[in-house]
Amino acid sequence: MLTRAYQHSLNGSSRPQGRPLLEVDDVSLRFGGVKALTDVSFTITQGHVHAIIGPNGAGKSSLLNCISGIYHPQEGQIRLHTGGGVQADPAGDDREVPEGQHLLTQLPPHKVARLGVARSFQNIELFSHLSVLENLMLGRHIHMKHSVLASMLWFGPARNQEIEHRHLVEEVIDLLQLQAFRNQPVGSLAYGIQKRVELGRALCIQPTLLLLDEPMAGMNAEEKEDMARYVLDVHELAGVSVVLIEHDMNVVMDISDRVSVLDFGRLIADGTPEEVKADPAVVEAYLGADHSAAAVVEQAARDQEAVHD
Ligand SMILES: Nc1ncnc2c1ncn2[C@@H]1O[C@H](COP(=O)(O)OP(=O)(O)OP(=O)(O)O)[C@@H](O)[C@H]1O
Repeated sequence: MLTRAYQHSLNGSSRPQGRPLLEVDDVSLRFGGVKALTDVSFTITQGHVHAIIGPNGAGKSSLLNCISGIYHPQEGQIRLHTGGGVQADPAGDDREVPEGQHLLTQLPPHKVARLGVARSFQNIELFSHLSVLENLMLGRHIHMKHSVLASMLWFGPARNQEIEHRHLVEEVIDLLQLQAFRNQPVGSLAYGIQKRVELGRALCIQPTLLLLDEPMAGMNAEEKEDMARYVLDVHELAGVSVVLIEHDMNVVMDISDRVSVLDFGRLIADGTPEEVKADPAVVEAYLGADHSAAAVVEQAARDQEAVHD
């Protein structure tokens, strides 16, 4: 659903909308005696914002770590589907990409990243002394044949490569409205802007799938609203599929196409926001069986506001 023309497609997946993109199949992960995930199965669809929610310690980050290759589950499979559609090319050389399937559960993190599974973390992981532009250019390293250092020094053949990558980075700056901060050191920027730069760096990979681990954690209400809008822009304008871990129920219910709920490492619900809100198992996991689903969402919203007051 592209409503703005970009020269480069920031969406690295050529899968047609609505097709399965990532399948989590009977995944179990243990740390010694701790069962972080037990028999978790669900599917992420191309073109969706898919939220993963659950109380503290439910296994959300562990699941994201399994998808990005940081943890390897003892049982089950995670499969990334690629191709089956047309990949746009800025030079007009669009091409059909054949269907493919990759077993992520056997790959190390750098190989998962090479397949375009991009990840932002709970804590900001940027180079604070480098500018916004430099941090975003570092997000391109996965696609660079020449070293980032050679590109930054404007050295020989690295120059043409740098210009091409610069164009794409400028599109990310435009999409996330980072123009005013382009040359500022990241460490000097407000927290909400730094989180936006982190989102931008993940987008510079041209992700097939974008994994966002609590992108609004620690933000005030206004920053959260901004961030939710940018996540929606990444989804609606750039067409990128997003997996989102978020504690703020209002945000989750507002921007997600689908929600999976974990509790004690088990998947207890999976459906549209409306279906999940009405699911008694979700109500019980959050507050106990005596509460209505609407009360759960309202209580969660009040908890969030209290944290920021
Ligand atoms: N590296 C690890 N070693 C041992 N136990 C771990 C490790 N990572 C996670 N766990 C355990 O696995 C369970 C799930 O943790 P996880 O961080 O995935 O939950 P979460 O839903 O992301 O929680 P939160 O919302 O608090 O971030 C917890 O009991 C946690 O202590």
